[in-house]
Amino acid sequence: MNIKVIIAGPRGKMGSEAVNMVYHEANFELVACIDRKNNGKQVKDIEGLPDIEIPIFDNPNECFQNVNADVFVDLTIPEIGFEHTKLALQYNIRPVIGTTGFTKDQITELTYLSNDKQIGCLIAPNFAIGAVLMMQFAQMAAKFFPDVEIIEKHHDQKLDAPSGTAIKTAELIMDTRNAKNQGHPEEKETLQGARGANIDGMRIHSMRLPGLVAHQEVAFGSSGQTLTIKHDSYNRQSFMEGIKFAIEEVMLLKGLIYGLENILLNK
Ligand SMILES: NC(=O)C1=CN([C@@H]2O[C@H](COP(=O)(O)OP(=O)(O)OC[C@H]3O[C@@H](n4cnc5c(N)ncnc54)[C@H](OP(=O)(O)O)[C@@H]3O)[C@@H](O)[C@H]2O)C=CC1
Ligand SMILES: O=C(O)C1=N[C@H](C(=O)O)C[C@H](O)C1
Repeated sequence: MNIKVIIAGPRGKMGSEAVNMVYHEANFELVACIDRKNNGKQVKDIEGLPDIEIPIFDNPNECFQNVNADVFVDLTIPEIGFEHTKLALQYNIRPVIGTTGFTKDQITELTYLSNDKQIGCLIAPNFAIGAVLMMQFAQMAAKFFPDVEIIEKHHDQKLDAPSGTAIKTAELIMDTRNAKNQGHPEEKETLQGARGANIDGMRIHSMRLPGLVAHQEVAFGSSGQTLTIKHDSYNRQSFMEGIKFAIEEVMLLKGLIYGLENILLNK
């Protein structure tokens, strides 16, 4: 049986890649898109998307009400993605969320909604399998190297900083090591922000440059040695295998999962 999928953000860098992936996957069926600019048009009317007669809605409520779907994929912005996710759950459509920038409170609210309804929901700050492994390796390393700095580098069109991946990496490390104020106890920033963002004593540095896609280094230091764990996404194809996996797996879930590692590593 085909998994019927709705995608929000089909003109975006990630959304357009996801539309093409879902269209070409034998077990998936693209049934609608949500796009604020092309209400009433079809997917084939958007440049770069497959030549298919699939409806586009600007109103998510109308879309979820009129289209029979199993899974909803969001690749937009956090403010909109959060509302979409809540609505999809209300319609018993399983969300797969790639959009980053949700707050802790928003994830808690969605967890409650999804668990209460026993509907699968998957929020993944990074769908690239290599990035998931990089985060796991960083978590392992933090047990032995509690001094750590995260350096994330992205294209200059990215809206959120730090990246969802950097925050998730820090959260995984926080599960392993005790809070630790790093650097000299009396260090002072003579230029505000020089030491990056502080999360539990860890530092996150965000770089934005044209030419980059999505890259992260997690650097550890201890006496006489450093260890660097690094992942690079050179294109958005790198995320598609993870989205495909997430669409299949969310069908089997009965609540919310935050992070692909929670299902990927048990396979
Ligand atoms: N989990 C993962 O593995 C990955 C996650 N991401 C995340 O996915 C999201 C999308 O990234 P990316 O594709 O690069 O971004 P883009 O800016 O290329 O695409 C965003 C899409 O969202 C739409 N959008 C923006 N604002 C609104 C709004 N107010 N209402 C409705 N639609 C809106 C845009 O439409 P419009 O042109 O009209 O503004 C566009 O189609 C980001 O949060 C990013 O961090 C990215 C890569 C990997
Ligand atoms: O906006 C992006 O491009 C990316 N966003 C995600 C994040 O915030 O971590 C995943 C990946 O880094 C690409």
